[in-house]
Amino acid sequence: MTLSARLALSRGTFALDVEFTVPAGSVLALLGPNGSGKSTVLGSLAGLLPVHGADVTLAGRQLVGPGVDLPPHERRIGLLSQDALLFPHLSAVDNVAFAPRSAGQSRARAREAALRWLTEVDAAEFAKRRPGQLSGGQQQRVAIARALASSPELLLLDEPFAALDVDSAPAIRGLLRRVLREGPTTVLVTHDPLDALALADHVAVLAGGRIVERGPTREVLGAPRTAFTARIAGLNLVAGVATEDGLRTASGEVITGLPAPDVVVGQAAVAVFEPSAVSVYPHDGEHHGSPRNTVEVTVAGLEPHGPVIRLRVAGGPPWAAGLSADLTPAAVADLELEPGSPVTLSVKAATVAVHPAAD
Ligand SMILES: Nc1ncnc2c1ncn2[C@@H]1O[C@H](COP(=O)(O)OP(=O)(O)OP(=O)(O)O)[C@@H](O)[C@H]1O
Repeated sequence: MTLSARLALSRGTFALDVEFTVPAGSVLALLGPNGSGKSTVLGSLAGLLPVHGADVTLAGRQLVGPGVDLPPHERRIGLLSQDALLFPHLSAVDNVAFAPRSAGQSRARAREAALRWLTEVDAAEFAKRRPGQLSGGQQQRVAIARALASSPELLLLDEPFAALDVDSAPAIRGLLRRVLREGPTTVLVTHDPLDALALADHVAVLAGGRIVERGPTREVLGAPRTAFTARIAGLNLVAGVATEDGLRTASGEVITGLPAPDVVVGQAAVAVFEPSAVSVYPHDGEHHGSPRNTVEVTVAGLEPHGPVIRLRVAGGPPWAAGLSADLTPAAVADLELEPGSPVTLSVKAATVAVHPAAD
């Protein structure tokens, strides 16, 4: 079910011109600033926007090309947006059964398939409720089941967690991660680097209608090459293998943190923390108290970063390369920091989020 797309179109003064391939069964995250064209890409793939000079093939079928422009319902594409957009007058199970019914399945078989999908997304208990009787998170589960019940060859996810509260978003993210493992080829639009890290094999960063960075998710977000990616990724990220309470890096150091519920011990994981969560001490300084990760490094550089000074490190073990810490100008003065100063970095375990890395 490989997706191969070349899209060109204009919307007023905005021009989109992109080309990308999403290998069968994998997830591509589209990142980019507001107005960079992410939704336009999804709309073009779904057949909701006219495109010119475009060529889109999905699983070898031409969706758009010379003389071809399949209507949306013939593209075998599922779309999930930030709002669940369920039919308000239908129960959860009837919402999910709608797609198989439309595809010509009998009422009984469509209902059976719908119940299977509702079970898959842990929503079977809501089967008989209407959307108005469900929370936002529960509605989104039903919407995921509905999108998958249509057996799409391509799934388009448009900010699927944006409308959810902070309590339900991680559970839905975990759920999507699970269903996408065996799921269809997927294009995900998100503003959140954690979504990309948790779900996407590859990312493409859009700016002004063009792809400016692309590659495996961790490579792109771990080593940003544009200001946008550096800002959205504005995070320290250490890759390794999940342990009970954090992860172990390739060179054997242990990073202690707070594993997300879907982290599996022994599998690839990333520890993510803000530069502002990193405290800086002289080598012989005191840094006791709550559980912390500490590492001895050397100051590579100090540069203004908004109201704070961003310290970048050199030296230390391999995983510490490129870490950054934000300090107040007063702290930089008090510690007499300058390039070459030896320092100890300390990161409270409670500020380190450990997430599964994309498979
Ligand atoms: N109906 C329209 N007519 C003309 N221009 C449009 C229309 N819709 C969007 N645009 C323009 O197309 C460009 C890309 O918009 P798009 O919604 O794809 O960006 P986006 O990356 O999804 O942004 P956001 O993150 O804010 O959702 C923008 O410059 C926008 O102004």
